[in-house]
Amino acid sequence: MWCRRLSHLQSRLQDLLRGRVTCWALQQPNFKSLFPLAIHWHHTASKSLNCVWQQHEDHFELQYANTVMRFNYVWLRDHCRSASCYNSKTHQRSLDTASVDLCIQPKTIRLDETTLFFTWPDGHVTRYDLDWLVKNSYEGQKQKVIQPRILWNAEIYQQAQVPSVDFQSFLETKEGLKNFLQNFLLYGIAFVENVPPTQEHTEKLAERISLIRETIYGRMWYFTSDFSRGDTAYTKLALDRHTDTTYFQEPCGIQVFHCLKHEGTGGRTLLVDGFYAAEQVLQKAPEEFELLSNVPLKHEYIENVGECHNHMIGVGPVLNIYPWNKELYMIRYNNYDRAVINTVPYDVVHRWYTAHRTLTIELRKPENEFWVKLKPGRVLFIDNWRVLHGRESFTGYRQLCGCYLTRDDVLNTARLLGLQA
Ligand SMILES: C[N+](C)(C)CCCC[C@H](N)C(=O)O
Ligand SMILES: O=C(O)CCC(=O)C(=O)O
Ligand SMILES: [Fe+2]
Repeated sequence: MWCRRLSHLQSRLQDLLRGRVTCWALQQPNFKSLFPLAIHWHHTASKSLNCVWQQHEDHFELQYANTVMRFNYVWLRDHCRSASCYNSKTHQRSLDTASVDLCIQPKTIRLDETTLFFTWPDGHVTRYDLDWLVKNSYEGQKQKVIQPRILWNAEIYQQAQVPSVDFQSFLETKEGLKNFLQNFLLYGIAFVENVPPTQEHTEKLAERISLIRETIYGRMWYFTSDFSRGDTAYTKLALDRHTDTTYFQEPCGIQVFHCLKHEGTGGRTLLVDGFYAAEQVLQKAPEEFELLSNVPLKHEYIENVGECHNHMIGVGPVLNIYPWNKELYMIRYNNYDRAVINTVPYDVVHRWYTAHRTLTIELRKPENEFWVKLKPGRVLFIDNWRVLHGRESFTGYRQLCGCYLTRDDVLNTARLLGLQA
């Protein structure tokens, strides 16, 4: 049955049902189709509230705040926020979802002001505020992004004149930290200036926003071109753009770089916004974007140097998107560490290489490259799920220190400062 809340019309309900009254609602084009014969009307005090709902056999349909929403009844029972179903102190569900009849239907549905009341067959009452439902519905989420971002090429980034944050203000003020994180979330890179060029101070910075993610490279790492590890990073060679630790099931979320010393030439750092490049692929060849986001691949790290013995394998597509809103959240791109492709059927392999080429062409466009020379005192944070890094070959002695951060903890800090993350 359809129910419509029109406060000033309730007294004329009978007339209305007999078709004798015209009112503003009837002038709306689809109004008539909303009226099967058996109708339940409910009073509302608010005239401005424009809410229509219908109780279907297997779901509840709600139109409110310009959104058409459909709710499953098990879902509506499961998300009950009553004291016996949900602990509002711990924000945890107490209800045992497995005890809910999968064919449950409400006995009655009633709207009072802005609250919907569902009475279930056992008499239990669940209440939902209309705004809560809009905010938490699939249809509401679908229109939103989880993480607002500004995609960039070199020109966009340079024109934005994103300010760096000073070491002192980063460590000691909430504003400094918040500005830094806001820029980091928007652009996927951010700098802190005037940092004493030591590993200890770099560690302090990292700890201000996150837990440090310890990996096979250690907690804080410190590296030169001594080939102490079985990886090209530990040489003087150029490194093409890539994301790190693609061979982890969960690649490291953030990378921190601090160049402590360089006596020589070259060694500039290359940064490329992987999401900007992926967006170009989506515009130019959506089917290739889709392939890159659907085809899972392995990346692999095999090391047998000195005491270091490691074999890591990570599986996942190059582009990772949220299925409900198609938002990109992670790019895994490392041509050095990509393993043998044996997870892709013969007839898809060639199309995958074509799509990978399209993405690579975008990633390699000079206008998408942002080059920067890291210097002692200037610490760079990179979103390793979004921005690719690389480096120019170099001569001389070069010392880099840094660490990886756990993504969850960086986002946690950002949310606690009121940022959307
Ligand atoms: C940063 N640090 C020198 C510790 C690690 C280098 C890891 C390099 C690896 N090929 C990758 O891309 O994951
Ligand atoms: O040496 C550099 O600038 C970066 C090397 C690199 O890609 C890494 O350590 O992850
Ligand atoms: Fe790297």
